[in-house]
Amino acid sequence: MEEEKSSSKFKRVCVFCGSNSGRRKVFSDAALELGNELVRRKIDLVYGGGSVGLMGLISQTVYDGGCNVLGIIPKALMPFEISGETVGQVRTVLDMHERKAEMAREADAFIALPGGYGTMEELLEMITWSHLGIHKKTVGLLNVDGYYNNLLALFDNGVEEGFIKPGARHIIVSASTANELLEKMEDIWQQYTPSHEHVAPHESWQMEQLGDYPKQVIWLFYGIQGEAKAEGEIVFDNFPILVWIVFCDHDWWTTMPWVILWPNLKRE
Ligand SMILES: CC(C)=CCNc1ncnc2c1ncn2[C@@H]1O[C@H](COP(=O)(O)O)[C@@H](O)[C@H]1O
Repeated sequence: MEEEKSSSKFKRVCVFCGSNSGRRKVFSDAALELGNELVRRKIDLVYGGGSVGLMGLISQTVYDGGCNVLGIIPKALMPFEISGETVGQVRTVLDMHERKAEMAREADAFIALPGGYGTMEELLEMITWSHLGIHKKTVGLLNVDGYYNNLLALFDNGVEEGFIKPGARHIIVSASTANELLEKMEDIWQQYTPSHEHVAPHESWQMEQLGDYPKQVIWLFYGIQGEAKAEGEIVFDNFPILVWIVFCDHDWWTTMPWVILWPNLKRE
């Protein structure tokens, strides 16, 4: 059976939000509203896993609405008492850094709902990565009842004081309702092109993540993996291992620790 296509430009959005629900009902309402808006637009969800706080509300709403939910959770937060039960697919990762990298890889765009340090850190990192050209994905802020007014004012002050380039201030798209935010994000989708005069471009960051594999092989790997992903078919998860074996066959025993390690490093 053919999968129902998303009616949005985004297939999968990563939502960062509080592991608490906040004191006021307006925050839980906003999480439900965003969840319903994603369902209405047939957008799948990537989030931090678990069922605590706003994270639980949005994941349950998207899941109940029939869209896919992918929770990416570090091993240390896996115990039920910490994060509760996760709906949909769960991917375990080694640590918080790997979780963020996975979330960034899996999603076409990011949205932050109200939250605490964790949410703010995730939001700021995605803004920074956009600024540096590590990704080119839209970053949205759901400014529920002015929760983020002070943070936005701080960014404006950063521009005024010469620490943030005026162009970079536009990385972040904000609105007070889910519908308005998604409309805005779709309108400006990929319109913001970070200026790269002084930083390594997107492609260089991808290279760096893959270490010292010869360039042609990395491009081949990305080509194959990209296509496989786009078509929703097999992802060639073990390709780096094959590459490694091919290039080390004169010294094959050095591959053995990797062959043993790789299944443990796999995230699904
Ligand atoms: C030990 C503890 C407080 C556990 C609460 N349980 C949690 N389970 C899963 N992810 C979480 C948890 N706490 C924080 N996070 C991460 O930090 C973000 C929310 O943090 P915060 O509540 O805004 O700051 C989430 O997007 C998630 O990535």
